[in-house]
Amino acid sequence: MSQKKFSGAKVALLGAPGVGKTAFAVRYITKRYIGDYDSNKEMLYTYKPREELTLEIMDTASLVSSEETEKHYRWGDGFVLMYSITDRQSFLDASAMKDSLLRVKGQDVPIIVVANKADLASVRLVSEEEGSSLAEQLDCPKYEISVADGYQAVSECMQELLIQLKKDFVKSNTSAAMASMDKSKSSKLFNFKKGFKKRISRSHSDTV
Ligand SMILES: Nc1nc2c(ncn2[C@@H]2O[C@H](COP(=O)(O)OP(=O)(O)OP(=O)(O)O)[C@@H](O)[C@H]2O)c(=O)[nH]1
Repeated sequence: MSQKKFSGAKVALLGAPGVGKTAFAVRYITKRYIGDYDSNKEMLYTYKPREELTLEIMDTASLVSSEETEKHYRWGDGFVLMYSITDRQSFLDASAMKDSLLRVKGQDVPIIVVANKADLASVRLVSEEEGSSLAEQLDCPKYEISVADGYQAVSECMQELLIQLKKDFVKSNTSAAMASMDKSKSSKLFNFKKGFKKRISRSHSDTV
């Protein structure tokens, strides 16, 4: 059975306004941190972390209808669910998104939870435990990071998501290949049975 290669995926960054989605995307792609961006604009980036892999990364606009949010869920293969540790509402929004995302994509969706702005821990409004409990409900890893502080943590988050995306790709590819093998086996069996029946009826008519 020949396996297709994992060569690309669509990643959507989800979260309330101001949690750092744009900063995260720009940090990952350029390694740089730029403090201020046009807020609440949807942006689609294409990025090749290595030669044979192309990622489409959607920095979703935060203030959109639930239909629009569902479109992002359907579009994405994998997700970064972000909140800011200094913004309680952003954590509540992430928890609500978790529920609707699971409804649309199912429990096995490739996802990581990212608690951003760890450099502002002195004004923290969301505890580490609350973040871990959200990740447990999604059965996924949680990272508490500061996009402002450096590239390394952002890169580790994305590496973990890529591992999940690859596993998911291999799993769905394998089941598709198995299904087509089953189909071809059963059609061969069907043809064999048909041929067999013909031969029997021919030899039967030869004897009468
Ligand atoms: N202190 C601190 N500020 C951050 C960090 N990450 C992002 N910010 C700041 O938070 C603000 C919002 O960041 P954005 O990246 O625009 O957030 P967003 O989620 O894209 O927001 P919307 O576009 O409104 O959806 C900006 O002023 C960033 O500079 C961080 O790790 N620490």
